[in-house]
Amino acid sequence: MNIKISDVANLPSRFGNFKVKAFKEGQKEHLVIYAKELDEIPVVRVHSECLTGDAIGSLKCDCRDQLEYALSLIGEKGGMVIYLRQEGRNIGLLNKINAYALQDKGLDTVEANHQLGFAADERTYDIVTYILHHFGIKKIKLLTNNPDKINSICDVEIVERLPIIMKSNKYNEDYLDVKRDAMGHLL
Ligand SMILES: Nc1nc2c(ncn2[C@@H]2O[C@H](COP(=O)(O)OP(=O)(O)OP(=O)(O)O)[C@@H](O)[C@H]2O)c(=O)[nH]1
Ligand SMILES: [Zn+2]
Repeated sequence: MNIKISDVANLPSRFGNFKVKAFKEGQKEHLVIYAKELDEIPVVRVHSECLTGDAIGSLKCDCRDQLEYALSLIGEKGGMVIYLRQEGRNIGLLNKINAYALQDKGLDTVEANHQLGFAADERTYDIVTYILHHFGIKKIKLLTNNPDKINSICDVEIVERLPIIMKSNKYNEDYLDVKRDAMGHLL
């Protein structure tokens, strides 16, 4: 892996005073946000980019609520958010919007991905191991409902899984049902 790593910078935010470090993997620039004192077994949230949710406040998913929950938690109690630039479960923004257009016609999230020629989830997590090793972290408490994330993060011991379940709304109910029923999320 050819990874470029930035210096550490301070990032005061509405969720707390953090440190940030960027990791450039090919064209993808990931951001690691962490509280100043990291525990030996820190709480870690691996968040996948969702421009429509994270920045625009889309109600079609639970991404922004999860991101804000995770940042508030690490702001209060310490830990790390690894913000991965894997937009749309790594099919990219343009394809995700095409998937949304198919969802407007009645397909669910998984069916829409398949119709576009993608797997339901195209993400990989090798960079997570790289980042955690970079910080000397060997054990984590992982904030997730996604068993695929638990199984895909290698060479780091996940001593505990912490759920991250957000209140649903009328626009994301079906999306959350599909995550549970078709993708095996622990919801
Ligand atoms: N292709 C596609 N991606 C989506 C859709 N809705 C949200 N996403 C992307 O899904 C990613 C978030 O992944 P999720 O599967 O919702 O949740 P997760 O982060 O894997 O699981 P948790 O750790 O439990 O939150 C982000 O990259 C979103 O952009 C959709 O309808 N289609
Ligand atoms: Zn989202």
